[in-house]
Amino acid sequence: MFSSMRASSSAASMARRVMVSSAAQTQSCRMFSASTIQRAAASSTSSSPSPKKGSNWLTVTALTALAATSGYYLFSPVDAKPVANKTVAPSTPILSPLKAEKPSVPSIVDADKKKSLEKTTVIFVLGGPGAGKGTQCANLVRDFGFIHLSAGDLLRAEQERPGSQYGELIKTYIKEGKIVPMEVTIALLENEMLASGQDRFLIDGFPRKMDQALKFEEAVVPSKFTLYFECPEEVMLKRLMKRGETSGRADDNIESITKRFRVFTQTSFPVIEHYGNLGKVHKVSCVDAPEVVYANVKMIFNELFHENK
Ligand SMILES: Nc1ncnc2c1ncn2[C@@H]1O[C@H](COP(=O)(O)OP(=O)(O)OP(=O)(O)O)[C@@H](O)[C@H]1O
Ligand SMILES: O=c1ccn([C@@H]2O[C@H](COP(=O)(O)O)[C@@H](O)[C@H]2O)c(=O)[nH]1
Repeated sequence: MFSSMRASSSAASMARRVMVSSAAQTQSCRMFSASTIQRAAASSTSSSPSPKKGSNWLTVTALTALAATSGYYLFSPVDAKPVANKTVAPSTPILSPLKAEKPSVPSIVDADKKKSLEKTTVIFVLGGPGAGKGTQCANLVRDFGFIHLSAGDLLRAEQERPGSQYGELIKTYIKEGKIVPMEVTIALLENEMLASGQDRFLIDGFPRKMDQALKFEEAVVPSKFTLYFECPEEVMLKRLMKRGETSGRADDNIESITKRFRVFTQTSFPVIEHYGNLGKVHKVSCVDAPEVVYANVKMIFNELFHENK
């Protein structure tokens, strides 16, 4: 059960300042071995009930088998099409098989990717389900020119993309409130970042797990800071149930919400604590009306980016 007391007390100890990361971008070869994908699939399912032998499990198995036979994968930015500040699913498979002779030798594509993401600013926007992350991101897009990438939206779009080999897997994970294997999510995010040609991103609802945070920062780009929207569970529950009346989301119902709260407390909140310990978290209470919340968010961004369009 999500403990807002735990969230509050831990978060209270988080430093409120931002450390602008001067760490060199340690882009490494972006190829994932069969064992990496296998481990990811295993760890993603290990904290949850074993997947039933159905399309979900078959898809994980297929992904693993494909990795085993072709050796490595390179995340491909092909055909991802950003439309204004919205994201749409790439129209080609997100994991392209690549015959790599030696995984330790970065490809030309890796070098190009590294260069194009060199000056990129990434802000992780985290908080419990229904805290209001998407609502506040829309304000920041309008006022500060960020590109908003919601990991959940990208996964839902990929789920709907005709011919997606991950559609069924994503569907099951979302309904169960479980965390989709990070290879899929990171590929979707990276594709969108590269295809946008922009350099300022709000990454909403990701990373949801420590290994995702570490892998993204190593393979894509380090985050500048995390914007954490703190909200008590009962407030989030009310908002999600209300949203569920019209959202059409398969996880805006009491069963899925309960599971999502549990995953947030047990698995995702430690990511916020991790960045808090590094002094890289800005916490904003999300309890008040949206405009009041945004006034606080805006103050932070005005200070950090010295601009107010
Ligand atoms: N400060 C607020 N006060 C009241 N309602 C809000 C507030 N912020 C957002 N909402 C409403 O609560 C619901 C959830 O907001 P939103 O979709 O922005 O949350 P989220 O954190 O992005 O959710 P999720 O994690 O499920 O994607 C929406 O219906 C939104 O209109
Ligand atoms: O990085 C991510 C983001 C999301 N998911 C899955 O999607 C749902 C919905 O996410 P929202 O942020 O609420 O839109 C989430 O419960 C996960 O099942 C994910 O796996 N990884």
